[in-house]
Amino acid sequence: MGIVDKIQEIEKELGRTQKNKSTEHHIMLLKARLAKYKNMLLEQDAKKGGGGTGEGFDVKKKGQASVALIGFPSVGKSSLLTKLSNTKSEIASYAFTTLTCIPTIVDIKGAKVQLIDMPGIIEGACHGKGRGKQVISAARNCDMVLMVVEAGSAELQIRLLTKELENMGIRLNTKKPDMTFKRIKKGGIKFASTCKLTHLNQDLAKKILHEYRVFNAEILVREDITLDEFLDCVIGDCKYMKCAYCFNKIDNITIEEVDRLARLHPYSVVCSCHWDLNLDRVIDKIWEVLDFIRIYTKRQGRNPDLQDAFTLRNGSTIHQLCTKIHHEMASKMKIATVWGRSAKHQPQKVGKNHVLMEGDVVQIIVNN
Ligand SMILES: Nc1nc2c(ncn2[C@@H]2O[C@H](COP(=O)(O)OP(=O)(O)OP(=O)(O)O)[C@@H](O)[C@H]2O)c(=O)[nH]1
Ligand SMILES: [K+]
Ligand SMILES: [Mg+2]
Repeated sequence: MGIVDKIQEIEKELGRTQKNKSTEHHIMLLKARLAKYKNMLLEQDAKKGGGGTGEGFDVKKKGQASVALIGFPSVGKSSLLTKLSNTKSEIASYAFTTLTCIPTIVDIKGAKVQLIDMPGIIEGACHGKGRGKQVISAARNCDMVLMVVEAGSAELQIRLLTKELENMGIRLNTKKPDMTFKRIKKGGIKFASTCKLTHLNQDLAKKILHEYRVFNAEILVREDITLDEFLDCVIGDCKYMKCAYCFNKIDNITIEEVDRLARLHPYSVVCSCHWDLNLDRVIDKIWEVLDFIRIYTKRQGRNPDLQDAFTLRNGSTIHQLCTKIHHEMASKMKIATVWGRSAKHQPQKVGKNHVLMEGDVVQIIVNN
């Protein structure tokens, strides 16, 4: 029996098994086994070269961030890219019009952001259907996903696509579970937690790890993680990505439905490429989800340079700004002066660990 068959069999059994107190343990072990086989499948493909990038999928990263447009065929990914940028990506009513990755650069609030149009993916993509695997691998290299779905069947499409991405180790809009997992040479499984755990205990952790043939490891869990999160850490190959949901073709649905979809998720945005409706909001949403801040710099005795901003992730420090300016700047810096929202008084003298905020102006003073 092949790995795919085994996966299907376990999935079937999971579907058959009723969830209750007495089957809880069994379900958890089945899930552990399932994750193991899925991981084996990915490794197998990676060896064959099927999991990596392929012809037309090697996109050179450009700009400060990259956004992967992911969706089923003919939902309007290429239409959207064409509307949002100067790049023309082929548009047609038949599925699989786009067969390679089409990158373009758009200017968002002064930052260069790379949008990548991708071929449509279909159910079973993660098992190698269509070019789904290559598409998802290419998406993994991006900074965020823009999931494009048809407004008429939004929830179903989101559910199916999320599952395809999950099967390829991509976790959307969730943060990395707070636990450490370290393999050691001997000593057995050492399990500790800093809080009350309601899904996991030492005994269960041991059993799961034995499934993976891990007999010696140190585990420290710092939050009440679920079994799935535990497995993600053990497999260790998950990518945690932000995702915005774009509901296209709202010209096909009622205004009540539009209103409902717009509120479905904090990262939702509704639009219509045909009616040119709300397209600027799609750009705003990408910016919001990327969570960037713009920082301006100033030379001594001069006005700040408000034309050219440095784009950094929210929460970045002076140190990170320095490395953006010049590779030696961080080591040369003596002190920095900050004007703006992050400064306690105007201006404030700060060190490298000072956390910046949107719109700050910074002057770096270097050692001579
Ligand atoms: N009604 C309506 N149709 C749209 C809208 N946007 C795109 N379409 C149509 O949907 C069809 C598919 O558009 P594409 O942009 O090729 O879709 P795609 O997602 O890139 O498709 P693939 O590359 O095949 O995966 C075309 O006939 C478009 O004209 C929209 O807002 N409303
Ligand atoms: K199409
Ligand atoms: Mg297309």
